[in-house]
Amino acid sequence: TPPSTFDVSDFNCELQGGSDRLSVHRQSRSAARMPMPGMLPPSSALSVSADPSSLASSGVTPTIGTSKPALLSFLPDWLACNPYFSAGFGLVGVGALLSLVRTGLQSGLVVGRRYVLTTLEIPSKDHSYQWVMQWLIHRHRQARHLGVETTYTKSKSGHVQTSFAFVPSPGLHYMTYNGALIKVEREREKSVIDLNTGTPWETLTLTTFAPWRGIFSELLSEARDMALTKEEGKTIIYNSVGQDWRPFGDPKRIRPFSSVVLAENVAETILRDCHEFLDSSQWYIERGIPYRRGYLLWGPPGCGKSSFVMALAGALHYNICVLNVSDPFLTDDRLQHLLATVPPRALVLLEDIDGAITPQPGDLDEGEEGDTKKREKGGHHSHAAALAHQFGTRRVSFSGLLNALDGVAATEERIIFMTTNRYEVLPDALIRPGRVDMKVFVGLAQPEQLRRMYVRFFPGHESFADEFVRVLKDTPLTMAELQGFFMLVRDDPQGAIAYAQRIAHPPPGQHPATEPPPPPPPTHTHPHTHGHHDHEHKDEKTVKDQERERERERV
Ligand SMILES: Nc1ncnc2c1ncn2[C@@H]1O[C@H](COP(=O)(O)OP(=O)(O)OP(=O)(O)O)[C@@H](O)[C@H]1O
Repeated sequence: TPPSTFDVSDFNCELQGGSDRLSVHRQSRSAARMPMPGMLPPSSALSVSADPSSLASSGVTPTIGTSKPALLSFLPDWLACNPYFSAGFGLVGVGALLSLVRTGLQSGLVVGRRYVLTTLEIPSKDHSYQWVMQWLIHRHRQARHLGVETTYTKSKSGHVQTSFAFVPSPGLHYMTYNGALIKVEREREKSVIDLNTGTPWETLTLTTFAPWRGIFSELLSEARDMALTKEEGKTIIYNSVGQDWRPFGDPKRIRPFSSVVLAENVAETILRDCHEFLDSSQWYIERGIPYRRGYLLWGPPGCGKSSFVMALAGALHYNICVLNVSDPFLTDDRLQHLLATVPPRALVLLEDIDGAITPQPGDLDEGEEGDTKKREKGGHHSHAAALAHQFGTRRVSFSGLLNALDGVAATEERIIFMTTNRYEVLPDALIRPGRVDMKVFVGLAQPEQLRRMYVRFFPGHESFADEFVRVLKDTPLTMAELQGFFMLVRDDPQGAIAYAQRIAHPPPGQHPATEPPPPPPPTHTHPHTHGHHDHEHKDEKTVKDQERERERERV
């Protein structure tokens, strides 16, 4: 007689053969009993047809958890057949499987990205960063998230000019270029800033599909060409900011070479020498000579030293890196670093080179005997020295300057122009060949320069030039003064001669430079004969005269 209840653990059920047979084995008896509908033979082992309908008709319902899944076959039966345990095991299995799938997908994505996508990373330190940013401003006009970059310039006269450029803001942007889809990601470091400029580090990351990877070269070339076209016909002036060279303002229009009037043949000789130097790199390399050229321009202030270097750079299609050696914040290390990292195709202009010869606090204590006498003459740089002292900086030392000029870290292929108003204080070590290969005196206006300046300002009035030269040839004038003079009389070639007379022979007690200008040259109007029309013309002249008056006052 079958019991009305039996213990589930008494039976071990398993599917056999082609899954159409279920065998049930009796294992043991235990205390826990549960009601069991239907009949089961009390034998220790029996076979039941697995046909569900026959099972149903026989009253046996196969219960999940009562069989030992093949997966759990390594476990003891009592554990494997425990429904709670096997259910938990199932959940863990499903979880593990899902996490496996996820990891698989992730690694698949990484591998996929590697093979399917191409990424270009441009850090803000790289030269092309600014090019690409400018290019983005120009090309990616449909960007929705924008940042603004404002250019603000204030001229000496107080005139303010501003312009706004909208740049893609930090974040994600999508754009198309030549049919390729590009993801642009502009990332800004929150915790790292560039100590030189105080701006955060940034990275531009461009991503596109691998088959379009060639698009990056096209994009970079286009960005570069765009930037260079903007600079074409211009001279970029670099200033030092921290350890870096930074363009100072917008590129400047090239100064015509002929606009700087030096003594006869001086300018042409220097230009020829530069060309020769630039054409003979191989010659230098073959002989193991450092490929550098140094020039020293010396003379009184306002005679055209800096202007000449500017014009020369234009003639050579070079840019200029300007450094003032007297800068109280320029240290030996900075100078050395800056000279070692001069941008390509740039002349270096070291202004007031005598600034490095000026004694500094402690210099004389260090027992540098050599050029002490010459260095003591450097009194007029005491202001810079005081500033340096105040801020605890130590300005460029003489040995620091020599090291930077030709120490081991000095770069190859370099043209350096040095200027000074005080040639006599320069130590011989500084101006020896190798550091200075050509010394040029740029002095006060010579008769020849007076003539050329006159003709430049009054083309077509060459006949007056001789007279002008005769009047002024014995008057010491700097070219800057001469330029100021011509600006005052620019419309009046003859008036210029009359004015020159007054400069050459000033009334007693009056210095030419402080002399008030002569009355404006007579206007060629005849009010009585020209009527109303001329009245307007006269008004025009009056305005012009007023302008000229103002300009004279300014000068
Ligand atoms: N030889 C020149 N020909 C034409 N213009 C000149 C000449 N010399 C000076 N000038 C004019 O005078 C001004 C000052 O010139 P610049 O700064 O080049 O002189 P500098 O000799 O370098 O003076 P400093 O020694 O003070 O630096 C400029 O505006 C420049 O145009």
